[in-house]
Amino acid sequence: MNNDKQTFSLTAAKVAKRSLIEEVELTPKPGLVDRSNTGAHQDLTLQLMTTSAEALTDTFEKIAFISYDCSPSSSLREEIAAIGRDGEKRMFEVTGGVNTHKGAIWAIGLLVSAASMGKGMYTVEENVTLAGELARLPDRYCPATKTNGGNVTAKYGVGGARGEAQQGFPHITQCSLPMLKRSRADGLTEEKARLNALLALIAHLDDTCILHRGGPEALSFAKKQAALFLTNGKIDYLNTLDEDFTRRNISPGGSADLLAATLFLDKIQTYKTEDKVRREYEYTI
Ligand SMILES: CC(C)(COP(=O)(O)OP(=O)(O)OC[C@H]1O[C@@H](n2cnc3c(N)ncnc32)[C@H](O[C@H]2O[C@H](COP(=O)(O)OP(=O)(O)OP(=O)(O)O)[C@@H](O)[C@H]2O)[C@@H]1O)[C@@H](O)C(=O)NCCC(=O)NCCS
Ligand SMILES: Nc1ncnc2[nH]cnc12
Repeated sequence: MNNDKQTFSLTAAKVAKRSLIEEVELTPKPGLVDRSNTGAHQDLTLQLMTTSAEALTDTFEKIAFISYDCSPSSSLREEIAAIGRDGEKRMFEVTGGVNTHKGAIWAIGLLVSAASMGKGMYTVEENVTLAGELARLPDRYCPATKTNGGNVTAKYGVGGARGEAQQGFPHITQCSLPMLKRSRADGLTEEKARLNALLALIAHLDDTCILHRGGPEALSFAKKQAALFLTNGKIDYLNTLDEDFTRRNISPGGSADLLAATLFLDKIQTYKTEDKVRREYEYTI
C-alpha cells in the first residue's frame, strides 16, 4: 500500500513536470515563450521556465502523497494550499522573482490531488469534479494580497484561475481536451494536435493575464485570432499570430497553464493501463 502511494505520487509529479515542459517547448505559440522566442515576455526564457518546472516536481509529489486515497475536505484543502504556496515560494526562488508557473501550480496542483484521491484510477470527469470540489472549499490561511488576476476579475467580472478550477475546469473538458483528441483522431501530428488544443483555449478563455496587460480589447482580439486559426489551420498563420500578439504585448499565460493541465489529465489517464516498466522508464525524463 505504502509502496503504491509512493509510486503514484512520484509518477504524478513526473507527469506534471513533463506536462509543463511539453507546454513550454511546443512551438510556435502566440505571445508565449517557446523554442523560437520569448513572445511578449521580457523576463522569461525557455531555460527559466524549464528550471521552474523541474523545481516544482517536489511540490506536486507532496500534494499527491497527502491526497492519496482521500476525499475532499477542508483540512486537505488547507494542507494543499500550504504546499502550493511553498511551491510558489520555491518558483520565485529559482526564477529570481519571476512568475513562471503560478497559475499552473494552482490548476495542476488541484488535479494532481484529485488524481491521487483516486489512486490514479479516476476518469477525467471524476478528476475535474473532485478538483473543483476541493477548489470551492475555504482556505482560512489564504493571504489577502493584491494580485493581477484579483484586480481584473473584480474589474471585468470574469472568473479567472480560481473560477475555472471551482467550476471543474470547463475549458479543459469542453475545449482543449476534445480538440486534442479530435485532432489526433484526424491523424494530425501530436504537435499540431497540442497547438490546436492551445488555440481552442485562447479562443474561449477569459485569460486574466491578457486582460491585465491589454484589457477587453486585447482579449477580444486574441479570441478572434485564435478562432480564425482554428478555421484555417495553417502553421504559418501561427507565426503571424506570434508576431501580432508580441507586438501588442498579449500573453495568453492562463491558456498555456491550462494546456499543461490538459496534457497532465490526458497522460495520467494511462496510469491504470500502462505496464509498470514502460511507465517508470517514460516518466524518468
Ligand atoms: C488562485 C490563484 C491562481 C491565485 O489567483 P489570482 O487570480 O488571484 O492570481 P494571479 O497572481 O493573477 O495568478 C493567476 C494566474 O492564473 C493563470 N490564469 C489567468 N487566467 C486564467 C483562467 N481564466 N483560467 C485559468 N488560469 C488562468 C495566469 O497564469 C499565467 O500568467 C502568469 C503570469 O501572470 P502575471 O504575473 O500577472 O504576469 P505578467 O502579465 O507578465 O505581469 P506583470 O509582469 O505585468 O506583473 C503566469 O504564471 C502564467 O502561468 C494567471 O496569472 C492561486 O495562486 C492561489 O490562490 N493559490 C493559493 C494556494 C492554493 O490554494 N493552492 C492550491 C493548489 S496547489
Ligand atoms: N510558455 C509560456 N510563456 C509565457 N507564460 C507562460 N505561462 C505558462 N506557460 C507560459
